[in-house]
Parts: sequence; structure tokens; C-alpha cells
Amino acid sequence: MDLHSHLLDETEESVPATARRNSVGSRKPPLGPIRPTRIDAEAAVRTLICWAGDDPARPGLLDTPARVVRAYEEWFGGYDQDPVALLERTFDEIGDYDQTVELHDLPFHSFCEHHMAAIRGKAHIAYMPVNRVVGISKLARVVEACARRLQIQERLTDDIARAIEDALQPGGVAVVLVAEHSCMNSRGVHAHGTHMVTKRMLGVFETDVDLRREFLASIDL
Ligand SMILES: Nc1nc2c(ncn2[C@@H]2O[C@H](COP(=O)(O)OP(=O)(O)OP(=O)(O)O)[C@@H](O)[C@H]2O)c(=O)[nH]1
Ligand SMILES: [Zn+2]
Repeated sequence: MDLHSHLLDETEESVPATARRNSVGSRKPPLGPIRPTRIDAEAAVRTLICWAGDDPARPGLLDTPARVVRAYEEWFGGYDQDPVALLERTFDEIGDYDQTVELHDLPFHSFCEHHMAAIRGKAHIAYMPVNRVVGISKLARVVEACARRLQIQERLTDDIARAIEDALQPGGVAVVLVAEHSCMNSRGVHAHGTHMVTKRMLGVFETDVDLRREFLASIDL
């Protein structure tokens, strides 16, 4: 049963989240606690509304817990996706094409695992194909599957690169993420306008300095 149907079934006994969650690449997912039922999740939202200082029983907030839980299904839908499987379909009729394939300015949304606050940014991806390429929309899907989890930007960058490497076995992969963290700009240190930049270089992008430079220079940082 996938997450969506699981959450629709309010009577179902809680089962270990790890029984359903997919890992990124070949790595095992972290051992999670028991995943609660939808009813438990909505009760938790009511608790947070009280913690914020409002009344979950007032008319404007009555439907909010159900909405928040539905939003969580979307925001954290990555736990039920296997990024490597998204890249299963490849195309091998690439003629003599022997240069990098790059996708720039892919928007993504994630949540930092320290504050569960939004991370919004852009991903820039390159890989050096070996005999086969993947549909470019699938690269965007991989970013989404890795981002819709609780993350830190460094691991998100690595997850995306590893998924592409595992699935395509290319000559190399490069991933650069440029993102704003709302835990940095809406609270805490209130550092507005800051961007975090992370990079993961594998294969030829790690060993060939000129190739790496060319990719990094092509990104609008
Ligand atoms: N390296 C890294 N740090 C992150 C990321 N997202 C959030 N953080 C940081 O995680 C840290 C958590 O630090 P703590 O001291 O435990 O939390 P805090 O008291 O809320 O810290 P402040 O944000 O400084 O108020 C903060 O410095 C955040 O800026 C990320 O993706 N990567
Ligand atoms: Zn944070």
C-alpha cells in the first residue's frame, strides 16, 4: 500500500514507516519511528496550532489539520519514491554524441531537517552520457523525489548525484544547488538574501578540472 492509500485508511494499524519507504540509490533509509495514522497526524497539527497561541476549534481553523496533513503528503511524497527507478527508461540511439548533457535552473522545494522550514532553490545538473541518455524531465523528477524529504542541502545534493550515477552509470555527474533557507531568513539570524551553494562532482567532473570549470562557469550563481 502506498503512502497515499495508507493515509486515506484511518482505521489501519500503524506500521513501521521503514517497511514502505524507499531509499535514495542503494542506501538504506534511516530507521524511522512508527508512522502515525491520519487521525494522529491531524491531532498533532491541532497541538501545534495551540502551541502557536490560536484555537483549533475556531471556525477558520477547523479544516486546517486535514489540509496540513494533505499538504504533507505532497511536500514529503519523496519518501515513497525511488529516484533511481525514475531513471529506468533510457534512450541509446544517441549517434556520436559525446559531450555533457546539462539541465540548468530546475526549481525545487525542500524542508530543512533542523527546523522543518522551507528550502527553495534551483538545481543545476550535468552528466557525461555513456551510450545512453535519459529523458530530461526524469532529471527534474529525481530532484523532486530527493527534495520532498527532510534534508540538509549537502545531502540533497549528494542524493541527486548518486541517483543519477547509480541509474545511468555515466562518465560523470555534477550537481550544484543554490538555495534560500527560510530558517535563516524568516527567523533566527534573519540573514535576508543569503544563498547556500552546494556542489557534488563525480567521475570526470571530479577528475577533469577544465570540464568542471566549464560547467561551473555556465551556471548563473
Ligand atoms: N549545513 C547545513 N546547515 C543547515 C541547513 N539547513 C539549516 N541549517 C542550519 O542548521 C543549524 C541548526 O543549528 P542549531 O543551533 O541546532 O539550531 P538553532 O538554535 O535553531 O540555530 P539558529 O538557526 O542559529 O537559530 C543552523 O545553523 C541552520 O542554519 C543545511 O541544509 N545545511
Ligand atoms: Zn533549518
